[in-house]
Amino acid sequence: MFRSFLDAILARPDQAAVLCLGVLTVLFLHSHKQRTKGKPLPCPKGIPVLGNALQIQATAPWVQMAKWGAELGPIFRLNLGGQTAVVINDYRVASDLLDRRSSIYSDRPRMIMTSEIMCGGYFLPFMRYGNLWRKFRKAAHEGLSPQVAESYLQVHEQESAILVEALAKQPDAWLSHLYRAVASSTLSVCYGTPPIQSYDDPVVKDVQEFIHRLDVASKPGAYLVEMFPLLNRLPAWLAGWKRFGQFWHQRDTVMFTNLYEDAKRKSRLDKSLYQPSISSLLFEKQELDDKAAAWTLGSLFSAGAFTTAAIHQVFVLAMILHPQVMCKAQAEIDRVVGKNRMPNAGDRDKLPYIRAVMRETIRWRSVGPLGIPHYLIQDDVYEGYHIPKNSIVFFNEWAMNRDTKVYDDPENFRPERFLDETEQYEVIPPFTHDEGHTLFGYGRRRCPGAHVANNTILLNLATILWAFDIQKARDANGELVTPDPDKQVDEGIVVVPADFPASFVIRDPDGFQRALAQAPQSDCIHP
Ligand code: HEM
Repeated sequence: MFRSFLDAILARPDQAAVLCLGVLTVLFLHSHKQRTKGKPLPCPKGIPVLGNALQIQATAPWVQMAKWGAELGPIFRLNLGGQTAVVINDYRVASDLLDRRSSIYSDRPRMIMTSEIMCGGYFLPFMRYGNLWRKFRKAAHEGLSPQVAESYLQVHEQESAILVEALAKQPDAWLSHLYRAVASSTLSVCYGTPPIQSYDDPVVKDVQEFIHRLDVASKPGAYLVEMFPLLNRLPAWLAGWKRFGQFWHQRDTVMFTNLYEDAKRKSRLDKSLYQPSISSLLFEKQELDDKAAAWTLGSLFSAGAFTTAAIHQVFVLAMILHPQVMCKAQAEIDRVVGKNRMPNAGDRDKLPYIRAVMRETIRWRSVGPLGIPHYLIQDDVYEGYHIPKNSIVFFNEWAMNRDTKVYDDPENFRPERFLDETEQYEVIPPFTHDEGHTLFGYGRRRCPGAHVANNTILLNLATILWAFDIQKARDANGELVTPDPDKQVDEGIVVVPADFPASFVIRDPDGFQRALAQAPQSDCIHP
């Protein structure tokens, strides 16, 4: 029978082609129906046309999204004047969609002013999902993989030693010392540079201003062109905002190119200056042209330095407010490391309580409460709900970190929640990438710098606790100042605690001097 069917097809190929086309159309329509069937996600009641657009609070929208989630469920939608935004408040749902269905959830929403004009489409965190992103991402991954991250440990150890020395000399300037240390080690990882001397280093200032410009420009409503993309067709001479964006794109390209060329020149001139870094890998591989290489490194440095530093700031806040946790952490360090040397990378596995303090710091006050939004490129159905193509997808890290199904008493700072009863073994909630949080995001867009960030943070936290008691500082009247943990400054994607004073008191001056004498040396001069 099969034979006669085949003969019939061979005899009339035109009819066979029509038949195949028909079958394919039916299959396509069926799969499309499968993907689009399902009920709409729940949505808070809005107003006609604008939907929920005017209901989104300008400050801390993640808190309001958590409240909506409590009424509507772990995943719901918002109508932002016709644009669908999906909000996920639950680790499991986020992982189901953003990790497991990463092939369709890994785009970014279009950002005309920031991504396309100010960055010329070259800023990796805002890039659309496609070939250019794949090239940049590959380079980032090669320079930041868990194995390669181990080759930067010496840089982190050296920076931790410089940090505590600076804190001992100028404890009042603790915040700029923290930011200097993190900026410096991120610069070394990216460009192979020696430690920078102060947080006022011109390179750091330029990159900080670049990030600030992006933050301001990406605030909702900052540029009408985001709502009315047709405006992008205006010539630059008629659109001041376009000239502004193009001007900064050129300036920032020059800035990132100079950094890249400088690293290239130095490593060629003097091999003794060579340090493992992402730039050295890029020179070796030659897979990216100079502009792409310069922007890849610039993207990595700007995405990594300030986020990592923000976590250190939360840590200082947590230690001031929870001295009993600090004492317990110091007892572990004294047991494992002793008084006469500083902690080093080899101690990481022997410090379960310090690792729990780090996780709890990240969970307790999320520095990236809404992460960077993803964008769905295909209709999807999840647990009976239809999620339309072209939805912007937010994961609400702030809400997930406070989910009472996962964490009891979430407002409390309690590192023990990440340990078993012996306090030797880790207990990590499911769907959190073995981290106990999902601060580094999801799927194919997950932060490529997570391993480097974890190493930097763990070594700095352990070294600071080894060296100092962190305490409340006194104000001008001699009164102890208790910082408010709920006062925060929203800097766009990153949220940091509002400024507060802190006091760093050396625990053991003799041991400190002995350890400093053995620490990896640098000729860094402190501010
Ligand atoms: C504690 C510090 C850090 C935090 C909280 C953080 C957080 C994030 C988050 C939430 C994302 C978006 C993930 C997603 O869309 O699902 C991201 C992306 C990214 N991060 Fe990090 N990050 C940190 C450190 C670093 C470091 C040290 C580097 C590099 C040296 C880095 C480079 C990047 C880059 C290039 C992206 C864009 C990836 C892409 O869009 O494909 N980050 N990061």
